[in-house]
Amino acid sequence: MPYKNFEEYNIKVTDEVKEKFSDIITELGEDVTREGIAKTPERAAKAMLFLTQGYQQNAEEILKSAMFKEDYDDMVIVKDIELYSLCEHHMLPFFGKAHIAYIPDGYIVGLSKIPRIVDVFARRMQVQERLTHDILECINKTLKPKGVAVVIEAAHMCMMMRGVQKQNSVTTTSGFRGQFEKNETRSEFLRLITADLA
Ligand SMILES: Nc1nc2c(ncn2[C@@H]2O[C@H](COP(=O)(O)OP(=O)(O)OP(=O)(O)O)[C@@H](O)[C@H]2O)c(=O)[nH]1
Ligand SMILES: [Zn+2]
Repeated sequence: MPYKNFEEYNIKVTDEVKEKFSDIITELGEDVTREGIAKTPERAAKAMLFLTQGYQQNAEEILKSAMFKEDYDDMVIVKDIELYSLCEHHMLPFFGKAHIAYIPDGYIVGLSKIPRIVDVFARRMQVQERLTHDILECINKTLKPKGVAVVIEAAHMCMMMRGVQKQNSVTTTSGFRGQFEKNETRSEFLRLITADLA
């Protein structure tokens, strides 16, 4: 539930989550009064609030805050955007890279806003598929470009540290709207994100 006042949210929720972490750590068999651990419930609460701060942020507003009229109608690509999210099934991290492109239709967006909205949607409990679509739909709805494409490659700690214990598998998800639904445009995007241009 988004709070109107972020400071108020921060203090109240950190306090509540801290108490719950204290119980969890005790249940798991640790002595929560031990010197090295005494402040851990508070640290863990602050870390979890940081990792889920996307619930308090509005990606559409972030994009709208830096849209500029411009007659550029070729592809704009921001690739290799690192992301860290939490899988909604185990609350363990999944992390990797997002590659995002759009074809403007009268408006371009401030470049930094693209990684910013990746973070807004990544800093929540997610599945990689929904994260991909959240980013795609937000850009499509807000910027109304001629086309938008999102590819995410990620490794899931819940498949590495536990469960199936596969260390090298990478999951790729993608979404394409508008002109990227055409084979030629999609292929150019995929070629450019795999090309070593730097
Ligand atoms: N589709 C999808 N699945 C995910 C994602 N993150 C984690 N999962 C999967 O969610 C599934 C949850 O399955 P369950 O059988 O309910 O949970 P589990 O018993 O812990 O499963 P294992 O991980 O196979 O041990 C697992 O297959 C995870 O690999 C994601 O981003 N997308
Ligand atoms: Zn998981």
